[in-house]
Amino acid sequence: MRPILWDSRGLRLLDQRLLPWQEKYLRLRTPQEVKKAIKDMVVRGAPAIGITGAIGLVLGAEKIKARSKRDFLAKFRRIAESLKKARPTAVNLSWAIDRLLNRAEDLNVSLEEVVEILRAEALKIWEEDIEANKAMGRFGAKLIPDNATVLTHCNAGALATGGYGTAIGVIRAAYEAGKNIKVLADETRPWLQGARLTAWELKKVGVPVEIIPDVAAGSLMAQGKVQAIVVGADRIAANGDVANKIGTYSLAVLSKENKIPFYIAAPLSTIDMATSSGQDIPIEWRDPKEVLYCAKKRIAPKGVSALNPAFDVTPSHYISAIITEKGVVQPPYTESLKILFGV
Ligand SMILES: CSC[C@H]1O[C@H](OP(=O)(O)O)[C@H](O)[C@@H]1O
Repeated sequence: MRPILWDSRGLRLLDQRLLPWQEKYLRLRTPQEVKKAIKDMVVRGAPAIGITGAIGLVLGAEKIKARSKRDFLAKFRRIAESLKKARPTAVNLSWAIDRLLNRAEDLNVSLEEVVEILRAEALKIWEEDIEANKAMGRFGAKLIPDNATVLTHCNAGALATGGYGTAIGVIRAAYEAGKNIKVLADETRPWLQGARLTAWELKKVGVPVEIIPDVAAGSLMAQGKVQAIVVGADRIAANGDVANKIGTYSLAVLSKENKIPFYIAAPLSTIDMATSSGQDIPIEWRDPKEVLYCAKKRIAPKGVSALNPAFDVTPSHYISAIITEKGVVQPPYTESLKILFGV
């Protein structure tokens, strides 16, 4: 399951809007096409859009005609700032783009060399993400009890990352370690990442999975049918508050009520120490049509609109632990994240 392909044939993205019905790759040639693909959720998931944004920036750098390094950097920065605007909540997009911006600015090399170095940096971001996913899997799998039913929300799998998964990476690692687990996947209205993407991924790797309506999660927890919850993240603030797919906050409150451990799995590239708390995380509001239509059919009466916040914020006191590639981070998060980042 590779959401992103980048080779001599250029950049191709698995069009996640068509899954599970059709596996089709779209070819993209310019940063403008990449920005639109991220905004339209051809590719989605915090690390995956960070990696794709970085590649889009390299595609732009390859086409810059510059009279000098200064001229190159001015044009490069404009492309970078435009790409950052594709989607506001996942910090990985700006993190990856800033990493290439910083790399370009600290280089005293020829223009030909700088593009090659940026290409290598984008690949490094991608490779690091896959390694981080697998490390998170190793650490997180230890938290999943044998014979557990694990609930997850949205899709934080190979399709949302460099190619293995954060929350789904923990689930895969627990399964591959021989634990007899099964998964309940929230369908995750309105975009249905759980029903369409998580179920598709877990079926492919053989992990037993059942889809549930988002609204069924609470009563299943109350009936003792869930032993752990693991979800991804789009941005983690310095105090441990977490922005993730809409519906995560409700799950977190219900997990506390039912005394079920609630884990976040996310790489360090999703932790934003410059954002002090969840109230400062920008939340993306998407087109109400995503709520009003399902499978291209209008499900609501004409003249009735909808609200479509794509993310919500879970306060850190609902979070049992944050699983990262450097280990499992325990509360109090303000202190433990400072230690993790050495600040
Ligand atoms: C591993 S990050 C996955 C994260 O991104 C998803 O949002 P979207 O599908 O809108 O990009 C969701 O919040 C997942 O937890």
